[in-house]
Amino acid sequence: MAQSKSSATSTLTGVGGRVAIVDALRTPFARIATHFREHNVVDLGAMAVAELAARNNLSATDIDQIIFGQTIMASGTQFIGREVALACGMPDVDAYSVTRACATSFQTTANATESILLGRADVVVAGGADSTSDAPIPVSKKLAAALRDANFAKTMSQRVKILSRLRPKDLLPTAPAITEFSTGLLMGESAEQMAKSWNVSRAEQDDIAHASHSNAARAWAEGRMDDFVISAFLDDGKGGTRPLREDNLVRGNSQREGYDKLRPVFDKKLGTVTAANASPLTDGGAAMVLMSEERAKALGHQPLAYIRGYSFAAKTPETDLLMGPVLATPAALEQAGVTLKDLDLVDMHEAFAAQIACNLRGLASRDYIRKWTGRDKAVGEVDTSKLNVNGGSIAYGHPFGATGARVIGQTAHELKRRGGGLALTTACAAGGIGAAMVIESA
Ligand SMILES: CC(=O)SCCNC(=O)CCNC(=O)[C@H](O)C(C)(C)COP(=O)(O)OP(=O)(O)OC[C@H]1O[C@@H](n2cnc3c(N)ncnc32)[C@H](O)[C@@H]1OP(=O)(O)O
Repeated sequence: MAQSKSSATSTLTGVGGRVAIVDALRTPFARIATHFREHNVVDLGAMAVAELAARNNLSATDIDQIIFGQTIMASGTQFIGREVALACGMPDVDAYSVTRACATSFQTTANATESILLGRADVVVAGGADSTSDAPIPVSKKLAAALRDANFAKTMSQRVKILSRLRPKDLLPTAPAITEFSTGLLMGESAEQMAKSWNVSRAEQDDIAHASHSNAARAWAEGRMDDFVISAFLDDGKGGTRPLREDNLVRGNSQREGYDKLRPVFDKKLGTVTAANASPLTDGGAAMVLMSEERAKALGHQPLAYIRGYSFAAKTPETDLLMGPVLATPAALEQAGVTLKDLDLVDMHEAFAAQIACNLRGLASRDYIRKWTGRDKAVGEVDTSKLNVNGGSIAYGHPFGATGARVIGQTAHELKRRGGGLALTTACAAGGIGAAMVIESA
């Protein structure tokens, strides 16, 4: 493959040159309550960061900062950036946490990029993790209020009086749900609304999901995940550990007929979103090490890719919640000085197959781009042979905080494997947010 088709060189340069993605990796991704059921989010992040440091001969003194994110705030692990640094034995490394829903590790990567461009850091670890298995199980509002009041009660009789007001039904836990706070809608309900508004059929969604699994299975079979997915070490129950090497959500034997049999989940009567064409609940972590071009050269690293432009954008969440990639992409392409035609790869986070179909329609729609970005030109029709070539979140899963680093890192490895090229990576997120980042091969 030829080098990046655009003749323009990156405008995204700072005091140390461009920003290099020197390495990227992730843990295997596991379905909720399976391999990582005993691990919390810090474990998952630390697995990725510790291996990243070891693989790149980075000691704590080499790393200026760790920027990490999570979206599920499990008890006691809210400060994941710092907790990961400590868990990796790097108490002297400055660290902080960022959250931006499903675009969280797009943001940690952007923050790392900005620190490097400004010359405030030369080596930054960015990434994210989430454990859906360790999500807090909410209790009823009545139980929460009673426990709070009982905790602050002065006497035992006051405590007993408060707790005696509870009824058996108040004691039942509430199932955790992925709900948009401002609208009260489940993400899957928003995907249903989008499928209906943009006329996305069930068959189109199932084709996208089947392609995701087929591409992911092929990527694994061809060794394309070998440098990206690390082994995780799990308790073997005998006082030792056993290695976990592979994801457990990718369906190597994905059969298109199998998709037709599933019933819709979020609109049981008229819906089209099923367990097969939605991203599943997942545990995992991902991390990248970014360096200034000068520092990467000085340390003798051959980067995977360079960051060429990025953007974040937002829209009202009431309808079309997951259209963020359409809003963020134009500015990212502009900053990178390229157009859709220049791209060799497009990697778009698959929250739902319906969202992918709607995002592709939006990118091709001049009216939609004009309405939401004020620009007068559509981004264009994405060539689907360049889209998610190694599979996406429907197949791999979607540990929310890790997904951005998974998408960017997977694409950076693919550019390196191809020996050249230019790629758009993008994700939708809760709140009507979108992230887009253009990377070029090193
Ligand atoms: C910005 C954003 O990213 S927003 C997105 C945020 N994420 C979400 O909202 C998560 C959405 N996903 C979910 O909530 C869950 O995955 C659900 C509710 C859709 C499905 O959950 P579950 O019912 O637990 O899924 P599960 O994996 O058990 O699959 C259900 C069935 O479908 C089958 N199935 C799943 N995928 C496939 C497939 N590709 N082909 C054939 N069958 C399949 C399973 O085998 C299972 O069959 P069984 O009941 O006979 O065992």
